[in-house]
Amino acid sequence: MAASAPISKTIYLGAFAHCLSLTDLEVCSKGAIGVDEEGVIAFVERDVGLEEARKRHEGWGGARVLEVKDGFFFPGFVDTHTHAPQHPNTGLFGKTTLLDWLDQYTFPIESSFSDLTKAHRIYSNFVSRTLANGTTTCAYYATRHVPSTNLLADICLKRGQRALVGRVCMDMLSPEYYRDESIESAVADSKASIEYIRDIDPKGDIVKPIITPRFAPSCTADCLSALGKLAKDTDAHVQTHISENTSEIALVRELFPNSTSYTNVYDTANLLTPKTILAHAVHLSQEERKVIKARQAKISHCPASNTALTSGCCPVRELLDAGLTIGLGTDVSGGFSPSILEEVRQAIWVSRFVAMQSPSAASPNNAAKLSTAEALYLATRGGAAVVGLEDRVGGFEVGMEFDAQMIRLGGVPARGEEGETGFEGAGGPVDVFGWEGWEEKVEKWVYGGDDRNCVGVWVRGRLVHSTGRFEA
Ligand SMILES: Nc1nc2[nH]cnc2c(=O)[nH]1
Ligand SMILES: [Zn+2]
Repeated sequence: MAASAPISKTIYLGAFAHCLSLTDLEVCSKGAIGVDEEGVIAFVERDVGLEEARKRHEGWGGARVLEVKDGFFFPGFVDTHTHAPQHPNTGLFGKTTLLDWLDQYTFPIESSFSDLTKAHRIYSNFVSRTLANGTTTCAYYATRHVPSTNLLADICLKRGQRALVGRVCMDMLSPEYYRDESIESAVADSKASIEYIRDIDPKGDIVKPIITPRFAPSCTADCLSALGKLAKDTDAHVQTHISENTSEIALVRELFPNSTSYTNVYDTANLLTPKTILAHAVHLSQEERKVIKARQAKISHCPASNTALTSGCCPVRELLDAGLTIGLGTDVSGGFSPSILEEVRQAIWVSRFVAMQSPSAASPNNAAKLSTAEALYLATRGGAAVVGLEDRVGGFEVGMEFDAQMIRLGGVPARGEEGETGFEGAGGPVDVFGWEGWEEKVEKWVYGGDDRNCVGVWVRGRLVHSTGRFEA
C-alpha cells in the first residue's frame, strides 16, 4: 500500500452516499464511480449496472471493478483538529479542565517528543489509527520539536494520508522544560519545518505545513505577530485554539489587557486569514463571530473534547447561521476518540444539549439540533472547506479526487436455527436485517458504527488502509 505505487483505472460499483449540501444527503443504491489513474473521478453514474456504465464511457471497458457488498462508499472524513503526540493519553483526563489538564497530562507527554524513537512509534500508530477510522485528511498539531514534527509529515506522506502538520509554538506560560527559548527561535524552528515539509511534497498534494501558535495564553504578543508575519511571507495555513473554556478566556483578558476580545488578540497579530483554523470557538461573542467571518477564518468544532474537559456546549447552529465555515475535530486527547464518526455522533448530541437548554424544558429548541445529514456534511465537505480542499475532496463529483471509505454492515442470518446465536453473518457492530432502506442503513452506521465497518480507505484513488474484508 505504498503511497507512491501506481493506481489503475477503477470503477467503484454499488451503493454510495455523500452530502450534496448542508442539509441534503444523497444515498444512491446502485452507483458506478469511475476513477482514473490520477485518482480523479471521471464519472458518477446513478441507477446503472456495470455493463451500462462501461457502455456509456468509452475506454472504460477494461477498467478494474471494485464492488461494495452489504454496504456503501462514503467520502473520506476530514479531521480539522487533532494532536498526534497526545495519542498515548487518549481517554485520560479524569475530572480536569483545560488549564490543569494541560499541566497535568499534556505538557509532560508532548515534551518527551525529543525522543525520535518514541515519536516514530506513537506517530505511526496514530496515523494508522486515524486512517482505520476513515480519516483521509487530518490537521495535526505535533510538538515544538522540529525533527519529530518533520517525522510526522514523513509518515503521513509515506502512508498517503493528506495532512497539515504543525510545529507548535509557545514562548510563555508553559513549563520551563517545554517552551520556545525566544521569539527568534520559535520563528526559525517553524520556518525550518515549513521548508522541510515543502521540500518532501513540493506541490503539497499530500502533506502541507501549518503555522501553529498553541493558543494565546502560551504566546507573547510579539511572538503572535512574528507568526502572523511568517504566515503572510510563506502563505501557509495557520491553526490555533480559541475561546474553549471560560477560565482560558479570563486569562487571555488578563494577559492581553489592550485587546478587546480573544479574537482581537489573533486579529491584531494578523493571524486570522482564510487559511486559519480556529479550534473550539465555544464562547464567542456576536462581535467575534463577525470578525472571524469577515476574515474568512474557519472553525473546527470539537464536541467530544468540549464535553470531556467540560469546556462548554458549542452553539453550532448559531455559528452556521452566522455564516461561518465549520468542520469537525477529534482534538485527541482532550477528545477521547480518533474517530470522526464518533465526532459526528457527539456533534449531534451536543446540539441536543444546546436544544434542551432552551428556556422551556418542555419544548426543546428544535432549530438548534443538527440532523444526521448536517453532521455528516461537517465531517466531509465542511471539513474540506476548513482545510481549503473543498474543490478536491468531500464528495463524489466529476473532477474531484477519490478520497473514500468502503463501509460494510453486518447482515443477520435469515434463519436462526436452534443453538445458533444469529451472530454468524455479522461483521462489525451494526446489525442489518435486510428490510432497511438505504437511508436507514446510513443512519444505523452513524449511530452504531465504528472502525470495524470501515473495510477500505482510499486517498486520490490509492488504497491506504484495508482490513482485508473485500477483494481489491
Ligand atoms: N483541547 C486543547 N486545548 C488546548 N489549548 C491549548 N493547548 C491545547 C491542547 O493541547 N488541547
Ligand atoms: Zn486542540
